[in-house]
Amino acid sequence: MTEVVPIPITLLTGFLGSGKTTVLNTLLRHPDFGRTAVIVNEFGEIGLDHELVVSSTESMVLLQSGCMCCSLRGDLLDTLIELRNGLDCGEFDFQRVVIETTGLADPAPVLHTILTRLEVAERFVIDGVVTTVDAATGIDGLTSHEEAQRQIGLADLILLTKTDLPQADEPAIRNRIQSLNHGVPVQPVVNGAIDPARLTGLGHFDPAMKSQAAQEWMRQTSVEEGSPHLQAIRSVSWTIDQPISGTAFDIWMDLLMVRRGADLLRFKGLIHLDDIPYPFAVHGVQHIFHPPVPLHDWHGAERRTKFVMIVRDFTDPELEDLFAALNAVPVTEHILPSGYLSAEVA
Ligand SMILES: Nc1nc2c(ncn2[C@@H]2O[C@H](COP(=O)(O)OP(=O)(O)OP(=O)(O)O)[C@@H](O)[C@H]2O)c(=O)[nH]1
Repeated sequence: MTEVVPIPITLLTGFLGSGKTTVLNTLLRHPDFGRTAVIVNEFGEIGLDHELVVSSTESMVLLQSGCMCCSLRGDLLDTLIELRNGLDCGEFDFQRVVIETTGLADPAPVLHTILTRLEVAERFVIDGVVTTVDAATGIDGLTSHEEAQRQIGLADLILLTKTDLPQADEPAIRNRIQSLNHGVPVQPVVNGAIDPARLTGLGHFDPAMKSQAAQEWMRQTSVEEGSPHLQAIRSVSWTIDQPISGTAFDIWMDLLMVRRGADLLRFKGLIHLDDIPYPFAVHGVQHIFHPPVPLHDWHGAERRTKFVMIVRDFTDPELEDLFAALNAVPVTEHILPSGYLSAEVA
């Protein structure tokens, strides 16, 4: 009888905007990381990650919406069973699985599902929890969000991202990481540049090797359905049917940052401008907005601008006003070379 080798699962987690998809895209482009099944979980009503994850032909990307660690835990189980069945009957061919959680996910219930559900545990094994930590947004986010602490506390490997940015305070963030998960290896990664070999063979995830606090999170998870997220945090998804003006978007973005930058936990958008045939991927993480990325290879006929924001303590009227303000700014020429999107356009 041939022995069935368990399929390694890498759980890729990390707080909002910390660089998970950037790392994943590097991995999927690498020949050593072929034949990978990727499960991407998105927080937000309109999915954008499938447009931003660049998969190789050998890999397959499956998407789940909602939050994996609470209501849709059953979906993760179903997806893994579907993968197992597909592999057994020859419909699918893959040799590893990567699960990218949302930035707000508590990894404990996800790990619990994989470790304890027999249908999954007999065919899959967790080959490590890899957590991206943003060195530039500072330690405030880590202090105020328990999910971020759990992501670090349960990690087998930390990828310290954005150390290239001037806001990065590497020593402070390293200290904080060690206080949450003593001895965890920390690997700096700039713009996802990492050797895939660093992420594989991390050894089976073993809760007993983690801190007392981490073991307690895993224990709590076995009796409850994960920790509920703060009610004050929610995601807002907007779609604008016609392409928008880069200048208008710049002005709107400036206003938003000045007024509520600290509570804009994440901004992720696919922005179509009125005189550019391809869209831009725009990422913001709290007070840091990354340079827009032109998607020159865009083939879609779709010209709708879509974005998702994860916000804290925004009221409904405030959100309505914001949306109205974006729509109200007249379409103008792209004449502001110093602006955010306009600079890219110029
Ligand atoms: N300067 C710099 N930017 C980075 C680095 N890593 C990621 N980014 C940028 O950070 C932004 C967010 O990166 P993503 O990979 O989408 O982050 P994420 O963790 O997948 O985001 P969510 O899934 O929405 O939580 C993007 O604009 C990336 O280009 C880095 O090391 N340096």
